[in-house]
Parts: sequence; C-alpha cells; structure tokens
Amino acid sequence: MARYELVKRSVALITLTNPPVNASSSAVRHAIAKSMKCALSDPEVTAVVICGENGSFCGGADIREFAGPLKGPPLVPLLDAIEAGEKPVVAAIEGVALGGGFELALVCHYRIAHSKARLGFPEVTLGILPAAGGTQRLLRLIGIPAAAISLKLGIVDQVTEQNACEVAVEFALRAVAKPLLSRRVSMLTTRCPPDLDALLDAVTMQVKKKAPGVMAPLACIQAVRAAATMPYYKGIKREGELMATLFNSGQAWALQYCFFAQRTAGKWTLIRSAAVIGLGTMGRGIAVCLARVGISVIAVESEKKLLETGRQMVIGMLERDAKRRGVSASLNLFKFTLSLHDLKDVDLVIEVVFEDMALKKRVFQELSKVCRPATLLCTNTSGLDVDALAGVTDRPHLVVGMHFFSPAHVMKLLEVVCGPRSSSETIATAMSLGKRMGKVSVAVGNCPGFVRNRMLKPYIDQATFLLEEGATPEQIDKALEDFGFAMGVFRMSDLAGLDVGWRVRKESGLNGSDVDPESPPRRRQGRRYCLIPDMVCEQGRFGQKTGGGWYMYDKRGGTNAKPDPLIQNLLETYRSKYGIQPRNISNQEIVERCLFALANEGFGILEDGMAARPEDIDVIYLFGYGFPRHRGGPMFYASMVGLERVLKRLEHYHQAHPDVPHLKPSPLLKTLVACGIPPVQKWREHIKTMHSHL
Ligand SMILES: CCCCCC/C=C/CC(=O)SCCNC(=O)CCNC(=O)[C@H](O)C(C)(C)COP(=O)(O)OP(=O)(O)OC[C@H]1O[C@@H](n2cnc3c(N)ncnc32)[C@H](O)[C@@H]1OP(=O)(O)O
Repeated sequence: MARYELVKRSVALITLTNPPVNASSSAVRHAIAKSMKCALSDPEVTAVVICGENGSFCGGADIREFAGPLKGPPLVPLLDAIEAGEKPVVAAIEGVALGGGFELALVCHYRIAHSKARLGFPEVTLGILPAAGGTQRLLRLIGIPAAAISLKLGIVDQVTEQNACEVAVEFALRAVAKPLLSRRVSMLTTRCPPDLDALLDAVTMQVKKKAPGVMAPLACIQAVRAAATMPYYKGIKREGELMATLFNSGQAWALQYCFFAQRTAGKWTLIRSAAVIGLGTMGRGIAVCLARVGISVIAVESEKKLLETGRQMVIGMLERDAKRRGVSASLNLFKFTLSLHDLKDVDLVIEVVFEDMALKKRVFQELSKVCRPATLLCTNTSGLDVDALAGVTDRPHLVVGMHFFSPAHVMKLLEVVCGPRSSSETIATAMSLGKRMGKVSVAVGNCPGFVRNRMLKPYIDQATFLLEEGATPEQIDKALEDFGFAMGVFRMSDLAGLDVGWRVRKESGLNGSDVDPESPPRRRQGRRYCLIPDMVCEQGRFGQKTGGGWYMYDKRGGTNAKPDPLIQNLLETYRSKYGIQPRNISNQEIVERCLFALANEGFGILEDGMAARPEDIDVIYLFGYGFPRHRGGPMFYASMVGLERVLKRLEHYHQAHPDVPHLKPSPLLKTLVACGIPPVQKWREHIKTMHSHL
C-alpha cells in the first residue's frame, strides 16, 4: 500500500501503491504512518519525498470506506505529525492530488507538481467537505480571495515537465538545511480581504441560488469563515464539526451513491460468468484474476485429487490477495467441479489444459456440445494453432486465444490471439475482458509462438550458440543485465522452468526419437541446433524448481543463483566432443547477437502481419519479458541504435553463421533502411501484409 525506500543515500521515498488512483484507504494510511515513523527515526534520512505509483499522487480518501466504521490511523493526527516532523517532507505530485490527497500534500513542507497535475477539493460533490485540515490549511496558504493557478497562488513550490518524483528528491536534498517553521502551513495566518463578511455573505447568496437546499457548499463557506477568523486549532475543530453533520446526512450518502452508480453504469459487459479448465499454476492464476474483478468462476479439473489441490491453492491465493488489497476474499464467486456439463450457462470458457493439441481438441469438441451457442471459447495455449482448435467447434467465430503469462495473477501482459475465423466482437470482448482484469492486452496474429514466444526463440538460440562458442551462462547474463534486464536469459529461463521448452522441442521433432538419424551433428531441420539445453534437462535440471538448471540453487525453489561447476564441465566436454575451439566473446557481441536477433524476428512478425505495429511488440516485451523500460522495447531500441547499423551487424553475424536463418536481416528491415529510415511510428506504412483484424 506504500513502498518505502532510501534514495540518494539520505532521502526516504514513500510511494503510495493503491491502484487505480492511490486512494488513501485505511491500509494506505497505516503504511504512511509506518513509513513516516521509519523516516523520522532513521538518522541516515535527512529528508522525505512522498509520491504515488503509476502517475497518480492520491485520489483522496477511499470513498468505499465511508460506508463502514472508520478504520486505520485517525487522519488529523497522522497529517499533523507529518507537518510537525523535523525533517523536510516534499510532495511529488503527478496526476491527481484530490481531497485527502491534496490535504496530504498540504501538510508536506514543499510541493513539486507536474505541469499536468490536478489539485483540488472535490469533496463537495460527495456531500462532505475537506476535513483533515484542508479548509484551514489551504486558506492559510493562499488567502481568501485567491482564484488562479497553483504556482502563482503559492500552492506548489515548483512546477515541472519532468518526472516530479526525481525533481522532488533533488529538491528535498537542497531543503535539508533550511528552517521548517515557515513551511508548516497550519502556522500561517490567513490573508483576508477587509470586507470579509460582505464577501462571504455574497458567496452564500450565490450558492443558495445556484444549488438550493444543498448543504455541503454552505458548510464549506462556514469552514472558510473559521479559517479566516479563528486560530488553526479552533478552525480545525470547527471543520470537524461541520464534517460530522455532513457525513451522516442523506445528501452525502446520495452523492456518494451517485459517484459509484455513474461508474457502474458504464460497466456493461458480456462476461459475468466464466469457466477455467485446468487448475495448474496458470489456471489458478487466471481464475483468481477473473474473481478479482467480480466474475463468477467455475473451475474444472479432470480428477478428484487435482481438483482438491487446485481448490485449496485457489482459496489460499484469494485470501492472500484479498489481505494484501484490504478487501474480503471473493470465495463465494467460485464453484469447483469435475464435470464439463456444469459449464452449460457460462459466458466464456478459458481452457488451460496441458500443451497438447490432441487433448485440447478433445476439450474444445466437448465444449461445443455442452456450452450454450453464444459462449466464447478461449485457449491459453502458449503457441499452438488457435484456428485448428476453432475448427473442431461448432462456433469458430467465437474462438480466440487468451495467452496469459506465468504467474497469471501477477504478469500484466495478455496476448489476445486472433484466429482467421475469430469475429471482431469476439476479439473485442477478449480485449476488454483483459483490460477489466487489469492486463495490458495486445492483439496478435495466430502464428507459432504468437509474438512473445516466437521472438524469444532467436534470442535464446543466440545465447545458447554463444555458450557453444566459449561464453558462460554468467557472462551472457551479466552482459544482458548490464544492458538493463533485471535477469539475463539463463537466470530468467531457470525461473520460468526449462522443461516446457524441452517438451516443445521434442514435439517439434528437434529432439528425441523423431530426430532424423541422418542429421549432421549440431544441425536439425537444416539449421544450426545447440544440444546443450536438452542435455541440461536430461539431467533432471529444470531450473529453480528442481534446485538446479543453468545455475545451482541452495534448495528446490531457491532463487539465489550460483555458477555451477557441473555446467562448466558440461560445456567443456561438449565443446571438445564437437571440436569447438572456445574463443573470448565480448559483451558487445553478446548484446548485439541476442538483441538484434530478437528485433530481427520482430521485423519478421510485422512483415507477416502478426503484430499491428512496432509499439505493440515493444509493449509485449516491456510487460511480458521485463525488457528494460528505459530502452523502450526491442523495436524502439533497434531504432535508437540506428536501423542501418542493426542491418550491417546482422549481415556481419549472418555471414559468420550462415546456418542461423534468424540472423539474416528481415526484408522489412532492409526496406526501412532503403526508404530513409522512418521513425518507429511510421513503420506500419511500409508493411504490405496486414492481418485483417490487426
Ligand atoms: C492520508 C490522508 C488522508 C486524509 C483523508 C481525509 C478525507 C478526505 C475526504 C476525501 O478525500 S473524499 C474523496 C475525494 N476525492 C475524490 O472525490 C476523487 C474522486 N475520483 C475522481 O474524481 C476520479 O476518479 C479521478 C481520480 C479524477 C480519476 O478519474 P478517471 O476518469 O481516470 O477514473 P474513474 O473511472 O473516475 O476512477 C477509476 C476507478 O477508481 C475509483 N476511484 C476513484 N477515486 C476513488 C476514491 N477516492 N476512492 C475509491 N475509489 C475511487 C473509481 O470508482 C473507479 O473504480 P472502478 O471500480 O474502476 O469503477
């Protein structure tokens, strides 16, 4: 609900984390109180910055909590303590600082606002008034006759076009030595016009005329009068009395009801009930995501034992999730069953069974029989042909891929896979369901691996080829982590699990009994193939979950990756078996080969019409693979490096490795270079084939 971290060694950064608007729920207030205590008592901390996550400072009190008894730390003492603290506190305001959010900003000693930030007290629209000192402090800060923009008024100390939080941290460092007394707004005297009574009487008349019978605006005028005529401690008492009257009035209830009714009315949806088939890790995560947004879920398993395990896991996840978000767990939305017949009335089904086409086809055939004709049938396949599944149903137009990423209740990305027969309504419904579930949904075409996994293959291939040629997993990971990835390719693979890729390789005949015995060594299906990943899996090393993969871990499920002499040994034996002379490989080569191969596949995807635009690919990689945001995504990164250079380097590497088709520059890359390298946003204009739905 609030993140606490030390930045620049001495500034405590408190980030409110309560999406979507960082409303100050009881849990958020509790977290602010705890963080402030930490900051004020830590001798290393000389200043504090308060900001909000995802571009919103704070949308005010959590209006949903108004219906129940006050929970969490009382507001006024919490805010007074921030103001009275002996270390400078700076509010970094982006997005909105409304109601209680604005009051929080006003108790800070300095306010830095982004030029697009909105500050204000909309409480009156909810039938109440700002009652955590807002009426008293704002007027002390700007005086009674004020009515202009924030900087001019002195509400904020600096307006910025840049990241308000970063500017606020620098500001806080400069504020350390300065006296705080004059920065405590409650200590200021309200500047009043000489004709205060006449002014307030005139405003009262206007309000009565404009909003006859409405209580809150009149109460606000009384609070203004208190700010003008009373010392702060009396003024805030008056503010509290006025609030108590309003808070329990039918007008406040009606106005708050209207606030939510207006938002609920916009929530027309086709999907009220859904089913999830398969309660493995993915299925459980998807089921939790659905229930989180109020959709009732029928969860299906094939065996009693699996169903019971799944049920327990889902309940545990829901309870932990609800606790974290300070809400009650929506267990009543769930039904667990062994029978597909229970799905006859649901609006949508998401199939999450084992990645096996024959099994999936059987499930889709069965669903066709049991579900009502309008039910949408979705598959969470990570790369199989969605249209082949559509083809076994009685409603191919209602079949679409919804490709979630593990863990599904955490990862933001959702690829909505449009089959050639998926109708526009089906795609739009899947896209809007994804948005409702808080996902970043991207529509993609139906090709093997779709976008993320299709691009991942050349990226991982390059990393394993580099191992053959002399690099170690640690060296490759370090180069990629220095580039900006939180985890290099091998640490990431260990986290995701190595067995899935192994199975996919077996199914596609690259490994196992289907391999052509005539294939030359280290070649499969006419191209270079590295056997090392299969050899690692053959030893039962599937990554973190087995306690070993590309690295060793202290236990099964451990996360602390250490270089493993066994892997080093395996690499040396492998190289000598195949007569490979290891060479020194530079970090530049690692980054170029991995990332240019990745982007090159992206160009191929655009060319095939499997993604609508480069921005979509970049979003997929930002949210689905942790591509460093400051690099913009693989396609934007390629444009920053310069397409001409990317083309030249790919030509160079392809010449050195002609048996690696992924290094052969894509025709679209060549076209873009030939036609003068347009900016990323214009690449789409040069794509000939476009998927009809994208
Ligand atoms: C730490 C000190 C605390 C002191 C507290 C003292 C008490 C003070 C009283 C108050 O603060 S009363 C609240 C004052 N704030 C408001 O009135 C703001 C209300 N919200 C808005 O005006 C808008 O939501 C917005 C913030 C401008 C964002 O608008 P946008 O169009 O982008 O999104 P919406 O669809 O309106 O909202 C998205 C989502 O968020 C929910 N929501 C918004 N604000 C609140 C809130 N204050 N409390 C609870 N929930 C809020 C809204 O209902 C939507 O939810 P949904 O489920 O997606 O429909």
